[in-house]
Amino acid sequence: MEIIVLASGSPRRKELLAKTGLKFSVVVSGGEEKAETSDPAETVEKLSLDKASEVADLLQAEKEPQLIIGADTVVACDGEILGKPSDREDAFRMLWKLQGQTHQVYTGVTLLLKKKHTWQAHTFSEKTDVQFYPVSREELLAYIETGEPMDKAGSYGIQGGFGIYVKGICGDYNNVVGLPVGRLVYELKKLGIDIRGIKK
Ligand SMILES: Cc1cn([C@H]2C[C@H](O)[C@@H](COP(=O)(O)OP(=O)(O)OP(=O)(O)O)O2)c(=O)[nH]c1=O
Repeated sequence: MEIIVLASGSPRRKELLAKTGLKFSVVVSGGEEKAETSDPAETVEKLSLDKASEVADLLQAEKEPQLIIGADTVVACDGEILGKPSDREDAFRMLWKLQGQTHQVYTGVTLLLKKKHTWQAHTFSEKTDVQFYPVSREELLAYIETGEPMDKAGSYGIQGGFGIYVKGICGDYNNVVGLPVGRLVYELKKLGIDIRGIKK
């Protein structure tokens, strides 16, 4: 067990956190994702806290870790919060809504820091605007056929096959892919943690 644990099964988050050069272990929280709010920022912040806290409970007997990182991503469009699709029809419904429009991607992050044997939570969220060109029914169906939408918020991967329909983006690209690493490093700095001091 490393002193840093990423509480996420997302391969994208693992890749993005690895860019910092930090060494970390991955422990996945298996719990149900539920947030009783219609505000996307509040939603992802709460879910990121739930994921990090669940992993803290799982690892309570371990001396390490000292820092647990949880994250959650949703898409917000016209007042609706879009998570992962339940099936292909749901994926089509989401993509049909998103094509030709601008929507927001929110990722919430919780840093759980161990201070004198108790966990202190530091939670924040980041928003990125994404605009898509109009996309036809046939193009959407062909994309859904690839299976790529099924494990992604809003049913698309900007880093994958749906990237060809992006007209513009305002904000952090990494935030759309699932982890705003720039903000994460900045927030750690604000907490007095310089990643250069803990890389090895
Ligand atoms: C919008 C968008 C989302 N996504 C992904 C990021 C997240 O992995 C996923 C949203 O689901 P999440 O529930 O945030 O995360 P997860 O289930 O993949 O992993 P875990 O709960 O274990 O942390 O959608 C992309 O990869 N590309 C995109 O363009």
